[in-house]
Amino acid sequence: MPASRLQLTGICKAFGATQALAGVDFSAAAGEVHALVGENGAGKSTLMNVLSGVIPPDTGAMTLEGAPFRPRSPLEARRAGVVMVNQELAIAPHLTVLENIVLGAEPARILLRHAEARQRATEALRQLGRSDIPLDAPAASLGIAAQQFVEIARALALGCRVLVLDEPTSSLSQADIEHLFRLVRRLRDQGHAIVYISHFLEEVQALSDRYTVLRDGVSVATGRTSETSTAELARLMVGRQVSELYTRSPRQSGDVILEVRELGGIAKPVSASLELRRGEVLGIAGLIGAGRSELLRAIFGLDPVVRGRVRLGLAFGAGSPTRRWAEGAGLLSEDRKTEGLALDLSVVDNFTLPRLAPWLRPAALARETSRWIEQLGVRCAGPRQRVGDLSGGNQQKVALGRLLRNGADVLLLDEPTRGVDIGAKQNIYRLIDELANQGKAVLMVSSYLPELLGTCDRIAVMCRGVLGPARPVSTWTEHGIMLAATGAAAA
Ligand SMILES: Nc1ncnc2c1ncn2[C@@H]1O[C@H](COP(=O)(O)OP(=O)(O)OP(=O)(O)O)[C@@H](O)[C@H]1O
Repeated sequence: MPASRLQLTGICKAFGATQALAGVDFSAAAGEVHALVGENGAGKSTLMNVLSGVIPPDTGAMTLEGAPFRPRSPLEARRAGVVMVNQELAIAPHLTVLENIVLGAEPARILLRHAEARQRATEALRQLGRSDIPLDAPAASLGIAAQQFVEIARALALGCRVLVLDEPTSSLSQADIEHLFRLVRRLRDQGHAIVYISHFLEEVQALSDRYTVLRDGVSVATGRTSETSTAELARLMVGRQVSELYTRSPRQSGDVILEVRELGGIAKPVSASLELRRGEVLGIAGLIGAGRSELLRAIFGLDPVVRGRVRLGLAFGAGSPTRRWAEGAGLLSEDRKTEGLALDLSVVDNFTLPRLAPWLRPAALARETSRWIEQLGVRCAGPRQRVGDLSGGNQQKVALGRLLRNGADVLLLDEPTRGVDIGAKQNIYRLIDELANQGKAVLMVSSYLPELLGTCDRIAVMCRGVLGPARPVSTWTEHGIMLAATGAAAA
């Protein structure tokens, strides 16, 4: 084992009464990809925030290449060579690629005037194997994957020695994921220490050399990935054996409750037709940008419908979200931060506000919310905790719980398990199955094919805004879905 480039020992951090980190030991060596895994709320983001200077630890020690490392700000951490690339990218959209790459280099404004800036940026992109990204293009004109590369290029231009990637694949297409993996391996081979956070244990297996598992703010296990199975990793994270992940009971579907005919939006969808029956889970697969979210949004009345028609229950015609709620439909948005949740309000308020029953006392609402918290495994201090203070995955569980609590008959779920840990995924799949068995209908968009194949009764694939026919799940394979999604095969 090479000597540690980065060493964290006994790190503790509390937020009020919440002990987010209760003694974490972690190390990353030069030339390795070290995966950090754990359930939602286990403390991964908090640990990385400590490492990257966003928050100070309460106790514990950090060293970088043997020297004490105590960054007081992200800038200080970056200058020392520790750079974090988050899910929400920190790209300045109005600046050019070049400006973004040298941003933060000291002194940036002077550097920008020099040919040296171009040289540094060109070299960083070359190191990534992405010399095709034009230096003078505005960052906003690039796709998500290219923006992510620009952010990594910035890290390299800054002389990064430890690169932290937090759930980097959550918004990437399969092709971009493969490209990113190649890049991460390349950086590893160049001697960088890479910390890789992911809920996708398959990714952890494919990419990492070592792993550390956090549970309840404590590092409970570390080891070589090649010597540890995915099932064992899941057991270490959750603290129990995670048996069958997916649930799909045999069931009979009932009447058509949602009918969509040749639906078209402003840009997407181009054309989508489907029938969704009671007691059925219908999955929509497709590449990122294919128009899947836009389809759900158009059905729910969040985006304008330009062509075609929607029938929900007995009601025809375009609807506003308020009307759709009244008709018994609910949408779990892909973007829970801007559309899903009121981050400043408590868990109980988020659960109960959309359909407040004035006759219920606050104590009764809190009790009901506590039951949901338990059922979905939301890790929080209690119903009164502010939702904005929950970890990302736990926020997702609250958004889903709110939809379920409000008794929707037709559930439109956009990436329902994004950012959710494996134990909670299992609970969500069981809930979806129960809902279908109760006669509810679920239309589910997901980029995670095993989940679609494991939970849906039928799957339809969207390609460039056009939805293909829904076919029984038994007739699909991952490969077949990918072919249909890329337009390489007629669905
Ligand atoms: N600013 C904050 N105020 C209060 N509590 C917080 C704050 N930030 C994090 N926490 C709490 O600390 C704990 C650890 O959260 P953290 O975000 O580190 O988890 P995580 O492992 O990154 O989870 P996820 O997989 O969902 O992203 C959680 O219980 C969370 O509610």
